Amino acid sequence: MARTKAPKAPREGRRPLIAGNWKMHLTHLEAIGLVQKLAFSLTEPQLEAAEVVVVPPFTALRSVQTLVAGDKLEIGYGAQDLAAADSGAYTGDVSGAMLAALACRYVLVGHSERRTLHGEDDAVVAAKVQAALRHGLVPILCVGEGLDVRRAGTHVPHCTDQLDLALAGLSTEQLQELVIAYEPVWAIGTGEVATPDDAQEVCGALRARLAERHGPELAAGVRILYGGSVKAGNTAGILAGPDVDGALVGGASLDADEFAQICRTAAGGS
Ligand SMILES: O=C[C@H](O)COP(=O)(O)O
Repeated sequence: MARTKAPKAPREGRRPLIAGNWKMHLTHLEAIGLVQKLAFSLTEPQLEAAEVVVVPPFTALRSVQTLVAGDKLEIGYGAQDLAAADSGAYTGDVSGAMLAALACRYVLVGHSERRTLHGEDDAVVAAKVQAALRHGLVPILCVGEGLDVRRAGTHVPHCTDQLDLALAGLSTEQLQELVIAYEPVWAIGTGEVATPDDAQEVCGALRARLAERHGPELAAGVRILYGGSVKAGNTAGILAGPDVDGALVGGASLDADEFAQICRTAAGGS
């Protein structure tokens, strides 16, 4: 792919989205510091051009909410997971209603670390997508292949199958705000980033599948992110793909300067 600069204008009206998944890092106090630094580093036009979202651990959500609301920050936030059930005897789980009460807009669903470390299969992921929608949360649905699947060359059907299974039974109406994250598992936390062509290949296939199932209008509006070792230095190349609308950033989102640079690049600056 020859283009290396991210486009200045959002493609087909899709505003780029950069989401920082902090995973199991940072106390609520450290979270406040990071969000403050981030807000200080980004200008208003940048925050308008690209949507910036942080995804802290549950324990920091209330602090982030208070800071964002109190200082009227143009930074969004979401949770890393939610329960499929709405309430009940589910020790350790957090419901969609609880996240909605914290004014979370987004929730990650089906992250590969949930799928592998917590045994979440496609049925659980589908139930969680439905739970998110029931509570007015926007699911960031994660799909992606492991190294074995990539080596076998079946990564595209693998990801489109994950998409189909996660969205089974949902109407086009329910999917208006859906966000998808393509995260090749072999690129997560490894420093091994997919090439821009790799990212575009799968993101394009996911959009084509959405168009097949839910029509071109819905497909054209859904934002599809790439995740896996995204850093300031590789963001422009990754975002050059016409179907790559942003990034789900893990490790690099813990460093305010690095994450701010990723956001600036997505906003079309340098
Ligand atoms: O949710 C984020 C992804 O798992 C990517 O993580 P990473 O940027 O540390 O590779």
